[in-house]
Amino acid sequence: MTTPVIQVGHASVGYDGRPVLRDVSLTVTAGEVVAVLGANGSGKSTLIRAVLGLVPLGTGSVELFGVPQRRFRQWHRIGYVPQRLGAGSGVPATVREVVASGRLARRGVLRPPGRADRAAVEAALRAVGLADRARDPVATLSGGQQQRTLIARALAGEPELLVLDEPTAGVDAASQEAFAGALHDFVGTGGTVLLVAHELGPLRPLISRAVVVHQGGVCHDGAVPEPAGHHAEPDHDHVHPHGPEEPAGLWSS
Ligand SMILES: Nc1ncnc2c1ncn2[C@@H]1O[C@H](COP(=O)(O)OP(=O)(O)OP(=O)(O)O)[C@@H](O)[C@H]1O
Repeated sequence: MTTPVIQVGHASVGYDGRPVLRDVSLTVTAGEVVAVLGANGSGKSTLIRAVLGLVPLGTGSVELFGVPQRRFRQWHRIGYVPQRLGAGSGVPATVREVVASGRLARRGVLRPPGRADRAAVEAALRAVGLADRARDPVATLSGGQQQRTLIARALAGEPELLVLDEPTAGVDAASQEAFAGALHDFVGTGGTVLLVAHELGPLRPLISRAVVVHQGGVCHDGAVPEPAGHHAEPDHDHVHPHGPEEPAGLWSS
């Protein structure tokens, strides 16, 4: 069996002594696109922050590419787009500069960018449909385009694993489609994705597995549940392929 890209074992995480995640286990293997779903405040962001070591584990373990997280050093293998980071707010940088900063972990700060760095930046800009905006200050872009800039920044590092926290939240339809296309290409080259989402929208066909977090635990790990509202549709036939635990409606805000 190949080594999992992410392996979380019986993890518990809390803030200021208040438990948020309890006994969470999760395995993500190479090439999977796993969506973490759940209601507001259920602990989705906390789960991916724990995977990345941004919040400490209370108990349990996390391994990345088969290496215990505390000994993991190859962070260039992972691209991370945090939730609602305003890429442009007050930052005079151009789109290309922000995307190019995604190469730093790979090339090191002291070495000037080479041909491979420039090619990776241009490829990432094209992947998210922003090649024609490369010279523009990020602050002049729409929220969706700013979010795409951050995704391009993560792609520019040529990661093997992309971790995205609500990449399409509040993002216009064109940007959602552009992002879905970029993700499709990334997965086509063997990439692995862990993303938090409320609404899957155009991402839905790309998702290979859904993990639903409810009250700090994983209550579903398998097929993507139908969106809330589906049950109300007149042609809904009440066949539940995911079994009685189907968490309908839990992941809709
Ligand atoms: N840095 C923090 N310090 C203290 N409490 C926090 C912190 N971050 C999150 N929390 C709390 O932990 C709980 C889970 O938050 P988390 O952001 O993981 O949920 P989420 O499922 O991602 O929610 P949302 O969909 O609203 O982003 C919430 O009650 C939140 O208020």
